Amino acid sequence: MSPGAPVVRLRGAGRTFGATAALQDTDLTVHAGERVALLGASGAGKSTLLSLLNGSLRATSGTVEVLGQEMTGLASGRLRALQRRIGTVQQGLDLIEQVRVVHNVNAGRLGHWSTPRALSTFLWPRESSEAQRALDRVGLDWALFERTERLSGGERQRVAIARLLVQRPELVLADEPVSSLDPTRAAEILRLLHEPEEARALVVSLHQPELARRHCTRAVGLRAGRVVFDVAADQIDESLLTELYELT
Ligand SMILES: Nc1ncnc2c1ncn2[C@@H]1O[C@H](COP(=O)(O)OP(=O)(O)OP(=O)(O)O)[C@@H](O)[C@H]1O
Repeated sequence: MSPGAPVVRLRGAGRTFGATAALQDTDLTVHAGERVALLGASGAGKSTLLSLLNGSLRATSGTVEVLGQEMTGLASGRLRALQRRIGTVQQGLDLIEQVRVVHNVNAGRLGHWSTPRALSTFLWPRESSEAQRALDRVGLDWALFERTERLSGGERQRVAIARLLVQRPELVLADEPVSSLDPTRAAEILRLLHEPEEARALVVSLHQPELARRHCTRAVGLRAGRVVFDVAADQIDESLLTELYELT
């Protein structure tokens, strides 16, 4: 996508779970090259918004357009094709614990490979050079053939980022991707999530406003399922944060 093109366009989007309105009447446009931080207290609707954007949840009202396609009502084959262009780092990471790291990293390419190639790679990981390069970039150059379950929480988080790097997505969605990392590693990972040469857009939920200020271009504050501010990241100030996080 060329820089400046809309990657995400939500119009009046909402999602309910029974009587709970997790997200309400949300308008949001994100352009290629933007790095948008989602801020808000626990339960504010950040994960719900990210799930609408990657198609793992459907909106119950309004429209959700991603990479030029309206997601609501998209047939499952077309949705899967669109999801190959979207890289997601979930809070739970979605790694297979019992296999070696190389398999988890290569999972980022599975949507692009034929079934025989994917299966043969799983049985014998010949396709390891790209996985190795991705691991080098996240500081896990030693981990290619380690068993995933032996890694620490922070190391597993970096494996999930390496999987994203081999996928080469046009839109990156990350749900608290640096929650178990030390500050230096967190800064490195946030930099990796927005490789500038690929003009990709990033939407990332963060619990540390300081990281949003430093690594994002824009900050969207959510409170009780509604957008309460949408500002340039360097405009985040104490009064906005107090409004966002104060207990009701
Ligand atoms: N599958 C679900 N079923 C029922 N309620 C849900 C479901 N998913 C989210 N909710 C509710 O929707 C609201 C928003 O949740 P969401 O997970 O989007 O918040 P969040 O801002 O990501 O929180 P956190 O920072 O704790 O991850 C909460 O009240 C939550 O309980």
